[in-house]
Amino acid sequence: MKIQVSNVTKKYKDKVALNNVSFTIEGPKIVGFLGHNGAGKTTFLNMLSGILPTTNGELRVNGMHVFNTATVLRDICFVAETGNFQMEMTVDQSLKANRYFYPNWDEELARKLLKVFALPPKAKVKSLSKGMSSALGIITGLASRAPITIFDEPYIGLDVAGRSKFYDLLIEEQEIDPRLFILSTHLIDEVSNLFDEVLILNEGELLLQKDYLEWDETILAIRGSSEEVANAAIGHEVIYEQTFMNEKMAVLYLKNPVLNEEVKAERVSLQDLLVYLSKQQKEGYAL
Ligand SMILES: Nc1ncnc2c1ncn2[C@@H]1O[C@H](COP(=O)(O)OP(=O)(O)OP(=O)(O)O)[C@@H](O)[C@H]1O
Repeated sequence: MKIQVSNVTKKYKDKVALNNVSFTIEGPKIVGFLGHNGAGKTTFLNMLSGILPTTNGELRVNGMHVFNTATVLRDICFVAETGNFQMEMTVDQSLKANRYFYPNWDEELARKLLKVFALPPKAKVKSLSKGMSSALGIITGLASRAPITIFDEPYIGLDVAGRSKFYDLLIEEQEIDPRLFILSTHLIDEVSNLFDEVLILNEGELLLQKDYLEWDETILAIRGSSEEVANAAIGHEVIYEQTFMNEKMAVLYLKNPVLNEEVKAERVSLQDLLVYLSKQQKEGYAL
């Protein structure tokens, strides 16, 4: 599956939620779609799942426009943060209805997952707790077997054990039936080792798209005097930099494994990088 986003802008009246964003994602893989509150994640995911049109630009899946294209939309399952279920249905009815939407719907898997998450099949969707509702979303997404499966904050209300089940199931599913999973979440450090690729949005703009598998080897924070840091950074991409008292810190994307100067170097978590990048954008730097 290939998602091509070309110069996409989305406005809600005067509010620009996404500003001229372009990128390509090709799966199967697990993609972390990250950013602070209001970054534009849900807006983009709504456009990707055909719920909202773009204001400008093009959004294509396997070369076809997404909005109003039924053949494309059958390949995309979007599990929304708010839970896009029919509230009057029972859990059982809600799951069964999916077989009409998703050609690869796996009823057997849905039944198995109902037991894993201990969801009562006869309960009305509107009576579910937040955690149970999240579990229903997770079951729907996994059993859809849709080639593009999107989870927007899938585990609000789920406890640690429930979230851990979800991560295990995601890995298991990716082995059995590889697809393009897109995961938008604020619980970054907990889930980051599942990602193959990471995209970071901030205030409607794409700040970073990187292969996460090589993160530990390629993203590094270095510290030292301005001169030492500037020397060490030669030949690499400087993602972020700040000076505090006499010490300079720079986050580098290494273009090769060699630093030009002996400096203190440490690993940068995805969570920390997200904070650095959005701070930098506010201060008006460009990557
Ligand atoms: N229906 C709407 N009408 C007007 N503005 C909106 C609407 N939906 C979203 N916005 C605005 O667009 C921007 C992006 O919102 P969006 O919900 O896409 O962000 P998000 O990254 O998903 O945030 P969060 O992590 O808080 O869910 C925000 O400034 C938000 O206030």
